[in-house]
Amino acid sequence: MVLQTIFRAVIMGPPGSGKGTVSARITKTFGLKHISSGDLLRANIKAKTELGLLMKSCIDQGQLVPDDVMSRLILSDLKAMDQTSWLLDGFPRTVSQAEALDNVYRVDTVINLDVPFQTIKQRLTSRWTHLPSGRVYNVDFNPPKVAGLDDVTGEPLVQRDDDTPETVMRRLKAYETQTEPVLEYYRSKGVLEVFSGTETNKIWPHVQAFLHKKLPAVSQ
Ligand SMILES: Nc1nc2c(ncn2[C@@H]2O[C@H](COP(=O)(O)OP(=O)(O)O)[C@@H](O)[C@H]2O)c(=O)[nH]1
Ligand SMILES: Nc1ncnc2c1ncn2[C@@H]1O[C@H](COP(=O)(O)OP(=O)(O)O)[C@@H](O)[C@H]1O
Repeated sequence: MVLQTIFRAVIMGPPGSGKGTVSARITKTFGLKHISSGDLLRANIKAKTELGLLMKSCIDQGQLVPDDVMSRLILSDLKAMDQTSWLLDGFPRTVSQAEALDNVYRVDTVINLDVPFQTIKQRLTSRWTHLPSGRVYNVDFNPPKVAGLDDVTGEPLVQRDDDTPETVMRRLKAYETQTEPVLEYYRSKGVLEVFSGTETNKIWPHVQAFLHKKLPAVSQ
């Protein structure tokens, strides 16, 4: 698979809308590099970096980490990928972050997964995550081959500290007040593409067809 032009995309949607799940499919099908802000933060927490330790309480309380911290973290990662096509997942989450990104890169397309909150609440409390890779499973939707273990590495899966019902509610609130305005920001720039539904397997074919049109240079 060869990407002939640099393509820069963002995937948005409320917590639990399937961004990680759809990103894995996009990465596999289109070869974009997946950069997840949540995975980056959790890697910092696991490695007990100064930043990770400072941010953990914010994340566990379902609040967004400060814009300057987040923008610096992501933009420094992107710097090393100047000639790489990427898919940003979880960033930007505020208008200020979107502006910081805009100052450095032109975003070609923004995929928004529009999934109702009611659907999401059930999903997150039954999400199991392989922290080192960010792979996600779900008791009902995509259970691991062996209960409690990652399919690829056989390492243990965990439930995220912020996937408790109370914290999920706080994250949804933060999404409504801080992240929804980012959709308007991208809509006004003409790059927003909305995919509505309640099941990833029904949304995915539409995302795939859309990206096939957007990425004519991809040969498979
Ligand atoms: N029941 C159900 N669960 C899903 C579906 N799509 C994703 N999930 C699960 O829902 C949870 C949240 O998905 P994830 O991709 O992590 O969402 P993100 O928070 O937006 O990155 C995970 O446990 C997924 O395995 C779906 O269509 N149905
Ligand atoms: N761009 C961001 N800005 C601020 N905080 C962020 C950002 N990305 C991730 N976080 C923090 O990490 C947490 C987990 O993010 P993420 O893994 O993307 O979860 P989900 O998609 O399930 O909401 C967020 O609730 C927030 O505290």
